[in-house]
Amino acid sequence: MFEARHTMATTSADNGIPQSAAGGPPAAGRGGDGDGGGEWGWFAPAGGERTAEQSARPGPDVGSAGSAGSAESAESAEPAYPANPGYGRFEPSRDAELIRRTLEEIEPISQAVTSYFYALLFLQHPGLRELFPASMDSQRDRLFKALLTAAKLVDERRVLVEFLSHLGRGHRKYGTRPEHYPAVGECLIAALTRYATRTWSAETEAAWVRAYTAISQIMIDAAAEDERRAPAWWRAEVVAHELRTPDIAVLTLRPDQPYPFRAGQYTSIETPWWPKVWRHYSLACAPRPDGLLVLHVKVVPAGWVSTALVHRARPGDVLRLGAAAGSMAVDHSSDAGLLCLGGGTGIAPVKALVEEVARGGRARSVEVFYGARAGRDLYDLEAMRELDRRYPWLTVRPVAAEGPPDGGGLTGRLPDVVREHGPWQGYDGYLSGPPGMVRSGVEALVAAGVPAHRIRHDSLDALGAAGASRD
Ligand SMILES: NC(=O)C1=CN([C@@H]2O[C@H](COP(=O)(O)OP(=O)(O)OC[C@H]3O[C@@H](n4cnc5c(N)ncnc54)[C@H](O)[C@@H]3O)[C@@H](O)[C@H]2O)C=CC1
Repeated sequence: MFEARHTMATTSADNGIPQSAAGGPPAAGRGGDGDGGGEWGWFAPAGGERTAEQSARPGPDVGSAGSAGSAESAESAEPAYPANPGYGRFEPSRDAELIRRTLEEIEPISQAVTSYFYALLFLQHPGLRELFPASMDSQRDRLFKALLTAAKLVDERRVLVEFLSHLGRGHRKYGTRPEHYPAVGECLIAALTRYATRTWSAETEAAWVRAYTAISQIMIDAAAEDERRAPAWWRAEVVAHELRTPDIAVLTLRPDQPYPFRAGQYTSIETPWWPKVWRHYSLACAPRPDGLLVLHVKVVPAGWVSTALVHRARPGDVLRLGAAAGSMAVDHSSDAGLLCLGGGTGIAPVKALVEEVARGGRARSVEVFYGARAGRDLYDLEAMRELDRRYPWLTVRPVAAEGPPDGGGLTGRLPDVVREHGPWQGYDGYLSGPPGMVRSGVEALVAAGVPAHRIRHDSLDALGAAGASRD
């Protein structure tokens, strides 16, 4: 039914998924380590967003970093869907309608559909099981989310291609090969045939086959193109590990080969203790001459990877890194000041942005609001204050919800405090932190005069829907 081709397609140069700063669909930026927001794999073994339900029960934590789509996505040409000789060209509007009907029908029974899909996949293709982590807990729901996302986007070619290209590149670290896609497609169709009995028809099946063929081809092409210029993963040795609070550690890593990224992006990490379980973490530094990388990791309750990184990892341990992603990067085409909100460990990518501006040599005003619940939770405040003293263009304001931090600062919730210090016309907004903070922070910035299209953050979709935690 499905064939895997190896062709090159036009792909975006951006690693992130475009998603609007105002929280729209991946049309303007996404965030979410989420490995995704992170990554919403069709059959991605790990990483990716975690549902609220998953967050509430013991299981792997999910990094949140989806990179938010910024308005900076650099795609110029409209990529075309690949033609499929067997089923004709994908017909977005009609096919989208049929696909949406199927999705509506299976939404209430998505758990059953997902379970059936995986049972069939591993029964018919046992060799694929080894691509997945031992526990499939974190995998549940992710397929359905990916389906929903792709289905919602079938009429938006540019966004869909960008989303899927990112997904295809991200799947390289899982060991996904082109020949795996037809197996997944066949089991997907089999699961839909079984459960979407009310809406299923020959026409609907043909629409799904066309859609899946197009989707998988875009992912395969993006992976093939990426393979020519980057490894599927990097090994990185922990060279320093500093416990800053009982549940937050700062790790310094040395990759085994140059690791390309931009300040504000995130990486995905697999530890030796939880094979095939990948989580997203924002990088807390700009690219450095010595090639070292810095991460800030906070333990997520019952989070496997975050607990291992904070309480188990030691210098000498070797982690695996996926490619950097995310588009919460400094917009160098703008002369505007940077207004940065970093909540909790969300200060990590903000610090990276400050370092990049410092190295850029072009003085731009940078205003950082660094928030936490209590002053003692501002684990990186001394370092941020040191940057404030060094750079005249930088102002760092510590903010604690429960009372002013030691050494001076502001009291309140981060978005409220920032709004009170406005107006902020003439600034670009950069936000990083818990989904609720990002959401109300965007509202506060817009109310304080920052145009919505000048605001960047990781995907609200991913951060919110997934209850994502980057840590
Ligand atoms: N790129 C990104 O967006 C990144 C996001 N994160 C996320 O940041 C979070 C950090 O967690 P913690 O350190 O425990 O932060 P936290 O829960 O201590 O909150 C940090 C700040 O956000 C504010 N805040 C929290 N919830 C809010 C809400 N609903 N509305 C308005 N303000 C709110 C708090 O007042 C505080 O100032 C994690 O969820 C992590 O996944 C971490 C790194 C990067």
